[in-house]
Amino acid sequence: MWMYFILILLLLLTIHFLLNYNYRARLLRRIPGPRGYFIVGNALDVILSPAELFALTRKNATQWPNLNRFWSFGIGALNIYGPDEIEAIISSTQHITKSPVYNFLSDWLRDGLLLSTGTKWQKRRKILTPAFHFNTLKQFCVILEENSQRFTENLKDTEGKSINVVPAISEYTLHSICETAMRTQLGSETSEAGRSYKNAICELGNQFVHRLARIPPHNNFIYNLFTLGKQNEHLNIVHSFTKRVIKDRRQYIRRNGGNNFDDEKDTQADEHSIYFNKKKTAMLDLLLKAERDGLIDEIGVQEEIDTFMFEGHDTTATGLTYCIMLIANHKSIQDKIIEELDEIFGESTRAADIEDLSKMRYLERCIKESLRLYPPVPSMGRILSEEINLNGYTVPAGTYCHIQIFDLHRREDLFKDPLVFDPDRFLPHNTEGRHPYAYIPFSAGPRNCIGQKFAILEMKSLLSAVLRRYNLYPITKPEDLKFVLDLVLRTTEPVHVRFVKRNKV
Ligand code: HEM
Repeated sequence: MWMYFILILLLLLTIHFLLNYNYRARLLRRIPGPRGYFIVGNALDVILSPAELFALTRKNATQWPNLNRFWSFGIGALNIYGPDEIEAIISSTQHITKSPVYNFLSDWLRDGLLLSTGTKWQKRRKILTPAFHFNTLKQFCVILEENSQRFTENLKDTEGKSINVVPAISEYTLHSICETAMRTQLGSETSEAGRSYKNAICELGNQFVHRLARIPPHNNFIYNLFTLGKQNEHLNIVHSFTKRVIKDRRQYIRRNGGNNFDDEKDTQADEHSIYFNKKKTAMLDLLLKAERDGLIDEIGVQEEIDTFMFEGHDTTATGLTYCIMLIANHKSIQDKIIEELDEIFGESTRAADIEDLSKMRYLERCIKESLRLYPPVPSMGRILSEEINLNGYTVPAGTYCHIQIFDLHRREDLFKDPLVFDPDRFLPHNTEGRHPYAYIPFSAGPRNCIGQKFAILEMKSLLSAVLRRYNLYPITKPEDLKFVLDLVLRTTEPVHVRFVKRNKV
């Protein structure tokens, strides 16, 4: 009996020693962080609800300066919120591989721009960069304005009442990215496929959140068993839709002589096709041209369209939600935005064009300040490809580095009175001397957000369309918000605002 006990004890001690005293573990344990336990290290610390996990990450960021460490079963992870430490990682072309947290998305987005790495990522980035050049954005602006006008039309039905802005805004951004990336209208009377696609995207998003917060369904195979293949069902809908859109477009180009990527004759496209073109399509055509030139294959085209549909809608919807909530809660700031809009448009009700949007300097500062306080992507992850030195500590290769944008943006030493919503922080003279990595809502360095100009344009388009017609009144207050751990910054409760028609319109 005693013999067994001693043997088991020896076995446990050996496991503990092997897991927690190897070269990597010794290096990582020098970095400050929560105390680890016998064998399991910090594993028990994270068995929490998504809201508790979010709160714990914030608490740890106030306890240890610049970075803290998590260690468990051979996995080393750092939470990093010091601007120098962040710069060392994201400005480098070495550490461009994403952390394994992103693997939940791999069945859907595969090797699209967000998840790919190495030369594949470099090639794709080169192909897609022109999709966000000024002339392309100018075309997108027309589509965004049409959608923004539709959004304000729909507000009529709920005028004066408290509404949860999250679903309405998500619908707006999903339609906008779909119409700009694929020139495909979702949910129109003729497009049953479009409606199913939209629902499947929402379901995949929900499932992602579900998996992120729970340990057992992390493995794709096990998760599918648990959910009786529900995820695969949604993936099939999404992939068949994007496949069909691409096929239709390819056929259209072939019918028109094989070289009509940017041809304005698109107006004659078959209206019964799910690829319903009125104007040229920059992003998809760009990819098909690259395919013709042998730079990307058929699967690659689809991976990118799937990636842009995902990255391009939830992020901007989140940014818009908090910005609307903040503007509703700050009457004097709202009045200043309206003054700027009145100066640009006077009594006119015409749609804004790209020049109008570029004149909205104060609105842009409000958006930037809102993205500081509520960064839609609150954290992002890399895996170190080689050993580096951070804050005087040697960090071994293979460590997951989670850049905590949320904590960085709320550092008192970088932003005085960090919880105050003050758009003037972004006046040129107030940004002088600020650390270049103090403000990174769109990340920075080689893997920064490719869609950031599009995002700002979209946010300006919707906010200006709304504020030209409505005054916003607060229901949800900043202090009511309780966040959860997720890919984008979500709250436990809906975000409510009241829209009341302005007298002049
Ligand atoms: C307010 C809105 C947005 C915010 C805050 C945002 C933020 C970010 C951040 C922080 C990253 C880096 C992620 C990481 O390294 O893991 C990123 C990457 C990316 N974003 Fe955005 N994004 C926004 C809108 C958009 C839009 C509208 C698009 C597409 C039209 C887009 C497409 C992408 C893509 C494809 C990447 C991956 C880039 C690469 O790795 O080369 N994003 N975004």
